[in-house]
Amino acid sequence: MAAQIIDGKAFAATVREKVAGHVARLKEEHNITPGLAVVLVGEDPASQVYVRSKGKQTVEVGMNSVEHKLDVDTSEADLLALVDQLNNDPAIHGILVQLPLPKHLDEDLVINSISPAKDVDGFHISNVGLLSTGQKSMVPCTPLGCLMMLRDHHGSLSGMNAVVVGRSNIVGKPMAQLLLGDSCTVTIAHSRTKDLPDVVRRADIVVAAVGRPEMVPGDWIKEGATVIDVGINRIERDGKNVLVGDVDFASASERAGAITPVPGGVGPMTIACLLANTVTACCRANGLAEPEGLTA
Ligand SMILES: Nc1nc2c(c(=O)[nH]1)N[C@@H](CN(C=O)c1ccc(C(=O)N[C@@H](CCC(=O)O)C(=O)O)cc1)CN2
Repeated sequence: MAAQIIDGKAFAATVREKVAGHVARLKEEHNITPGLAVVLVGEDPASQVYVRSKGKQTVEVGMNSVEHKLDVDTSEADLLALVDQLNNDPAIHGILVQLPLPKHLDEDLVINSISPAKDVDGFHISNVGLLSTGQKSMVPCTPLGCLMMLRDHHGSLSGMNAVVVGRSNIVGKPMAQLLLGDSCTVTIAHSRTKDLPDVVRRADIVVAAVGRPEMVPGDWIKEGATVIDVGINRIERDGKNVLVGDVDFASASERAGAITPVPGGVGPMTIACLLANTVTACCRANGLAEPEGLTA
């Protein structure tokens, strides 16, 4: 039977609606407007699109958006000085530096210069440590979006076998921590994993985040499994540029119970969760109760 499609675009709209409700209440009851600062270095075309979307959606939910667009040859010292200025700006509750950065900039150094309380990407080493020890943290947006969709689809994830294919710091590792936090039995697989097809075939939940177009074919998927495809790969097919995931959607959707499409699956949830994290950061900064249903 064909898999149920998990519609990330529609789900993201419901998350944005909840965020807008919380933002309105913060304004009415506390006279506070959450502020998000996004920093873009260089002119990578995909990053420019994502940053534009982030700014637009931030304003649409009623928050303040500040964009800093810096030259591709901006020095590390100048970037760190901007982050420091934003760290000390009380009107800014969330700071995000769009990745990837140009090669001459040290990504780890820059990310770790963001105040952990304003690190709405959840990439700062303090937030990584807090998440991995099950403490309250800022949670990376893409894995948070995947978790929200999985919880919505299954209710409880307790006891399920989850395989995360990919071990990146921004998706694979935090995704595994979140699934563990929801009492899944978690395997992190990668390009060197032995018998990868068999490992994936044991999974009730497959999260594919390897960055290789259509690497996971349908015959790796257990009948009825839930497949979350994090990949966003631009390829040429039949003379056209198309966007595909890390999973071969056509064959996988014949075996999966449910599957996210690309585009329209995980991608839109990434920005929706960024907005959610900004409201969460703002509430925490002001000692207010955290918005329900928007955190892990
Ligand atoms: N600082 C960060 N940098 C990057 C992150 C991040 O979370 N923080 N993630 C990605 C890029 N990204 C957001 O920044 C992002 C990627 C994709 C989408 C999205 O909605 N994709 C659409 C397709 C859009 C298209 O046509 O290109 C979809 O999947 O439907 C949103 C955000 C790397 N950098």
